[in-house]
Amino acid sequence: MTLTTGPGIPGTPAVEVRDLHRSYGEYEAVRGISFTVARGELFALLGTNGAGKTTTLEVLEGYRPPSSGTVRVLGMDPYAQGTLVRRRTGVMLQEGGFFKELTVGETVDSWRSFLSGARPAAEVLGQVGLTERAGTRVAQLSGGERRRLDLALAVLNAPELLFLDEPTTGMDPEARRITWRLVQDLRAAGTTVLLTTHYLEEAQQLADRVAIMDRGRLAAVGTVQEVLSGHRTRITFPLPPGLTAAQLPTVLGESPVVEDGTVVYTAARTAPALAVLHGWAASRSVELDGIEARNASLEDVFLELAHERAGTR
Ligand SMILES: Nc1ncnc2c1ncn2[C@@H]1O[C@H](COP(=O)(O)OP(=O)(O)OP(=O)(O)O)[C@@H](O)[C@H]1O
Repeated sequence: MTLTTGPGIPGTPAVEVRDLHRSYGEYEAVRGISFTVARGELFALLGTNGAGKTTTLEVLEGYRPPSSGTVRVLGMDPYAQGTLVRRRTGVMLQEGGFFKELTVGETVDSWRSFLSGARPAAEVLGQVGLTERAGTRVAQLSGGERRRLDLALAVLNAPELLFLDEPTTGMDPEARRITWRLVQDLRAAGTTVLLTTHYLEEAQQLADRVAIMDRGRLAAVGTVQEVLSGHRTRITFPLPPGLTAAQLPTVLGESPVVEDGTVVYTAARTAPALAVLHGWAASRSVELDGIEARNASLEDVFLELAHERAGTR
């Protein structure tokens, strides 16, 4: 019997991380993180510079053992069972080690020779939009094209689980779109994808769930919506002429802050807050010109983390 697994369906998760710690000498880069990635899920690991994302990925890829805690990849220990794990996973590192004198086609062919059951070179190059560059030397590729070659090599063995470390760094918007489409196609075909990125829009576009790392710990895990819930909408408008901050109303129990002539309310419930403000303005014949309500974004969550960090320095 074949067991089907996927998000929400019971089965061995593609990735399980339990209380992972990883140190470099005295310095603890990863400080006790836990999360799971379900089969078929696209999971994005986000974080500030030096948060520990690459270290976490390297432990999952079997390049480093945990200092403590456990990780399981497709139910296996990636450090102890590296060969078995690598057969079923694909890895796109931040810096691919290419022979720059080989052409794109020769590079793919040489990698194919190490793999049993590798996909045809033409198929993979077509998938990443590099067909036209097959005869070009790697040294002559742009940074974005090199990333796509990295990606081609990572999917050569038709992996069940794909690790992508900052897959679109250095790509122009067109190349980024090609990569997003490819990642979405792979996911639609059932591949589990764990990626790290600095582009919050990338996570928002692609990921079923995200985890935000900060200084070796997980600050949040969940769908983008879950991560943003609890972060309030910002309602702003220029302070109307002739009014002082003290004359502004409280809205659903919240007093405003006035920053550089802009009134800022943060609201848990947007529509009722706007209704209160408009009612107050109408009763006083005040015009709320330029009023804007903006939902919290992942960027706001990052700014809050940076703010907290500055406060704990
Ligand atoms: N080989 C190493 N030896 C010593 N310290 C290291 C090593 N690799 C990483 N670190 C340190 O561990 C911390 C986490 O690094 P890591 O590369 O995992 O972060 P990251 O979240 O991937 O960062 P970035 O977004 O900048 O790539 C950093 O402070 C880094 O300087």
